[in-house]
Amino acid sequence: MRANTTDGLKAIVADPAGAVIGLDFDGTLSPIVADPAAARIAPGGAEVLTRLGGLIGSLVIVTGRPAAVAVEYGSLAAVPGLVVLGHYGLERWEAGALAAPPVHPGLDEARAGLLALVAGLDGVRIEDKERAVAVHTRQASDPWATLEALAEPVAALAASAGLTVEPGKLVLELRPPGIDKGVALDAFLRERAARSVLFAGDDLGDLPAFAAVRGSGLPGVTVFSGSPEIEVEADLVVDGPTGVLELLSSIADAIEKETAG
Ligand SMILES: O=P(O)(O)OC[C@H]1O[C@H](O[C@H]2O[C@H](CO)[C@@H](O)[C@H](O)[C@H]2O)[C@H](O)[C@@H](O)[C@@H]1O
Repeated sequence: MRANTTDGLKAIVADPAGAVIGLDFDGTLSPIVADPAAARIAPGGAEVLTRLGGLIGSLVIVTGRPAAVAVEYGSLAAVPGLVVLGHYGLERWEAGALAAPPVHPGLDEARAGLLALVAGLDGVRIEDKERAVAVHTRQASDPWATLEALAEPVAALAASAGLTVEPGKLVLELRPPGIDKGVALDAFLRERAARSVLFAGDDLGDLPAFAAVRGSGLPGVTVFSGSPEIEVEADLVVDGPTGVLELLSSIADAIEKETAG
């Protein structure tokens, strides 16, 4: 284990009240599945987060999903103290209340343009998230070639609509600019006056959050929820959502042991 991993985990366990644990949703808490609407938290996930939420200062999910969707698919409504930052930080869900800015004016153009682009493309799916719109190629006969073929026209559409392209696992998303998971996590660390941080993610959209952990100056750990689809540099690599939940359980065990001892 790298030195900063050990230091970060030790700091979380020694001072759980000052800890922020940040988690991505898809691919980190929820296994990747073909249909985005069928994604659900891995078995036992809500229980692990409920336990951890009662032990640490701040538990936050930072996701590309709408916050309410992550709460629903994760069965997370009762997790103590949980904050969910949806749409890469545009939205904030906390204690059942959602705060969100108005919908970006470019979304209508993006939605119509994407529908026209993918008309007739077999297996290509549009996910309309109200504040963003995504095109998925996972169910196409050649998912990677289809993704590559869409990259340029999707970038042109985003530029015309005043949106940014967020690439991910067999997905291109058009969303409002000016925020990412790094900006969102950095602001959250400041808000909570964090004294340590861990962030776990699995995709390109999580890289700014990993950079925020490294740039925070805090004892911190980046965790890659590993999968064969992409490689991401992180302090710790675990085996997908099951590995993430095992890690979180082991942190909860260590905190309880420390508190009891
Ligand atoms: O920030 P996240 O919580 O990781 O969300 C990123 C995107 O995840 C979803 O797409 C991914 O998961 C799907 C379900 O497993 C999978 O079918 C797809 O191929 C993946 O890219 C979600 O559908 C997007 O809206 C999120 O932005």
